[in-house]
Parts: sequence; C-alpha cells; structure tokens
Amino acid sequence: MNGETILIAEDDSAIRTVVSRALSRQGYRVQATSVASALWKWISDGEGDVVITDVGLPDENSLDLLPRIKTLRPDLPIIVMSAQNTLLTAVRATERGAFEYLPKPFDIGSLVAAVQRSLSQRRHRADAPTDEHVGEEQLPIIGRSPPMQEIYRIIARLTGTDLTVLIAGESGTGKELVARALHDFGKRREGPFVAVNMAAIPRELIESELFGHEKGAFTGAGARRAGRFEQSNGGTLFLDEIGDMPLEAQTRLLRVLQQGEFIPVGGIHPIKTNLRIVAASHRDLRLMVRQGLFREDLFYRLNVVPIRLPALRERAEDIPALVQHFLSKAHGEGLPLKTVTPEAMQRLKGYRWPGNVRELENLVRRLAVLYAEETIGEEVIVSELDQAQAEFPAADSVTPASEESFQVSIERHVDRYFRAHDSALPPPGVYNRILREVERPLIARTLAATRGNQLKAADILGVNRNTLRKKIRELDIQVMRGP
Ligand SMILES: Nc1ncnc2c1ncn2[C@@H]1O[C@H](COP(=O)(O)OP(=O)(O)OP(=O)(O)O)[C@@H](O)[C@H]1O
Repeated sequence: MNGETILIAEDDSAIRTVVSRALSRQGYRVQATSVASALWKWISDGEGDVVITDVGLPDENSLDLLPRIKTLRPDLPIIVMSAQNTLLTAVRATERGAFEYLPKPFDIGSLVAAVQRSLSQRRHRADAPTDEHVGEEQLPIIGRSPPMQEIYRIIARLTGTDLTVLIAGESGTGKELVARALHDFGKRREGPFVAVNMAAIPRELIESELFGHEKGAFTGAGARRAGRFEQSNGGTLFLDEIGDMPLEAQTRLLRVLQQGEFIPVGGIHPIKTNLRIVAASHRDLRLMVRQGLFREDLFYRLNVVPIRLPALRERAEDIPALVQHFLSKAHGEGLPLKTVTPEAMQRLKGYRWPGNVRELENLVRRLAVLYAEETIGEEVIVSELDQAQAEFPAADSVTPASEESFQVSIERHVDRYFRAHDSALPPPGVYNRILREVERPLIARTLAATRGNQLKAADILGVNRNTLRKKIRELDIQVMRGP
C-alpha cells in the first residue's frame, strides 16, 4: 500500500471512475469530486498528496485555481488533464506550476506514472515561473492533432530550462515556429531571438557570420562585426539547417559549445557565450552521422531534447484549422474574407503536401488573392492541387510505390549507402545498421497505425510486448498517443 491520498476533480463521471479505480488499484487513497469548490476545500483543509484536475470544471476553470493552490501549498503536485489541447493550455498549466499536463485522451498508465513521479520528485521539484505573458487570442502554433499536442507538451516542459533542443522535420513543418515558441515561452524571452540558416551562408563566411570578426581580419573586413553568437547574447540562437554546416565549421561549433566561449575571426580575446541553442534540420542527421557527414559528438551535444515535427500529411485533421487561420490572416491584411466548402476541404485533406504547412499557407494566400468568389469550391482546389502536383512532383509519384517492390527499394537504398562511401567501403556492422533502418519505420508506422497502443502494435507485429518496448527505447522512437 502506498497510502498517499490523491485528490481528483473531473466533471466527466466516466473518466472520474476510471482514474479513481486505476489509482485505488495502485494502493492510493482517492477522493474524487466533480467541482472546483470541493477540491479547493480539501486543499485548504490540508488534505491530499497529489491533485489531478480537469481544466474545465463547471464552477471554475482549474487553471485559475492553480496559482491559489501554489500559494497555499507550494509542494502539492498538480496534474492537469485537458481536452482543450492547445499550446496555450499546455504552457499555461506548466507556467502556473502544474507538475504534468496530460492532453485527453491519455493512456491511464501514463497518468499513474505521472502520479508516481510527482510523489517521488516532490521534494526536488523546482518552482515553475508563474507569470503570464500571452494573450488567449494569439495562438502561435495551430493544430490540435495528437502529434501536435505531444509537441506542445514538450515545449511546455522546457519553459523553465535552458536545454539545447534539436528539431527535426520536413521543410515547412514549422521548425522555426517551434524554435520561436521555445524562446517566447522560455526563460530567455526578454533576450533576442537570432535565427541563422546554415544553408544560406557561403561556406567560407560561416565562421565570421557565427563568431564575428575583428577589423582587418580578412580582405573586406573594414570594421569589427559582431557575429550571431554575440548578437544572441542573453537570448536564443536558432541554427537552422544545421545538417548543411561544413565539417570544419562543425568542429569549431563543437569546441565553442564545449568551452562556452569563442574567439572572433582575427581576434585574440575569447568571449563567453550566454545563450540557448536551438538547432533544426530537415535532413536525417543520424544517417548523416553514419555516413560520416555530421560529427557524432556534435550531434549528441545538440540532440539533448529531440523534437520531431510531423509532416502535414501525418496530421491532416489540422488542415481545416490551418486553412481557417491563413484565411483570417489574409483577411487581416485587407483581402476579402473567404470560406472553403466541405468538399473542397476534403480535397485539401487528401493531398500529400510535400511542402507541408508552408505550401498550404501559399495556396490559401493564392486563393485569397486570385479568386473572386467568396466561397471556394472543390473545382478550384482540384485545379490548384493539380497544378501544384505538376510543378513539384512528389518523390514517390516519380516512382510510384506500387511499381517498385519492397525488395527493389531496399536494393536501391543499400546501393546508395555503399555509394555514399565513394571508393572506400563502409565501416563494419552494415547488417545491423541496415536492419535498424528497416526496424525503425516498421515499428514507428505500426505504432502510428495503432495510435500509440503498444499492446496492439506488438500483437500486429507478432513480437513480444517487452521486445517492442526494448526496441522503442533502443531505436529512440517517439510514441504518440491518442485518437
Ligand atoms: N502549426 C502551424 N501553425 C501556423 N502556421 C504554421 C504552422 N507550421 C508552420 N506554419 C507556417 O508555415 C511556414 C513555414 O514554417 P517554418 O518556416 O517554421 O518551417 P520550417 O520547418 O522551419 O521550414 P524550413 O525547413 O523550410 O526552414 C511559416 O510561415 C509558418 O508560420
């Protein structure tokens, strides 16, 4: 028996019962209510060791209760559950001192684990900042699909830290937006946010761009110039397209990160760094490490907290909200307000969006500017998408998957792998490395198909549940839960 008391406030009686039962089975004492007033009474009477509360309670929004609880009983861990799955709810809950935020629907096992964690970390937990700085009206990132909620949860948990983050995701998935959100909601938000795209800087200028140069350091250096590291002092430096950084510059960057100081080109005195690094790449950096194109030690230094942004086609359910968002944005810029018919929306949801949100944003802008009608119908969308497909044929439409057997595509992959090593042979261990590359998508896609249900995934794959868990850990697969 654990003996601790868990206070639960949830107005949905089915969820209340499920949660209460699960916790009682773990040996906790449970007190459950449907209203905020009863919860507050228990807390002010000194009852309870952990609080689990829904956000929208009938008599009060529990996020408003959080600061009062924190003032009265700062050590009492609070776990917030919510169906309002926006970045703001996640951030608000965390900012107001919630120990954990669980978007609904959640796996009951993760709630029990959160309760256990909250009890064991109770004494060591640092107080989260409680100030408020975001208006309800401006949501910086649109989308409430389960993979986006997982992203919000990670961002929210990082608000009080300076940890280095590595964002992966196809082009146009919102990597820069997430980097900005990490800055805007983080503890360095008063400092500058400086973004630098490694792919856009000529190789020979990278060092002076990042670290600055002294007057006369090279031909053309007429005056001293501060580099991006110096400009982002006190704030966040966003290193976009880090996979495009040449190897020599990677070595230099690694040294700076290790030593916490840098010397401008042509300078003698080191300057201390005081910034948070967020890096991003649309390339598979792990693969680049294996191919010897990206330094492994730098990868691990950057990959402290990995965030993988889903492609838009993996979260088509967010498309209507995004379309709405971009239409109102266009309207805000003086263009006529338009709507999209349900059939047209279905077409948009079915497209594969190789350019992701950026491509969708551009298309909506075109619709707002070019079409006279107020309501955009299916024909317009079909013709726009046909045109888009003709301009940017997707990789798999050049060689349709159906025309290429699995075996042939693996052969192509293996050939490419050998070619990447030019005349030399790859280092030993090719068999396991290739198998891992097959295993990773196989497991990740099966988990996506079972919506994160590991039992079902193990069953479908025909492997033991513990084997699957081990593989998920070994292969560093992010499991998304939810419908
Ligand atoms: N979830 C989202 N909600 C609203 N706007 C979004 C979202 N994701 C992306 N966008 C918009 O799409 C465009 C592309 O986003 P962003 O530049 O952050 O992508 P990226 O992944 O950094 O792209 P790249 O890899 O090409 O640099 C931006 O205009 C951004 O505002």
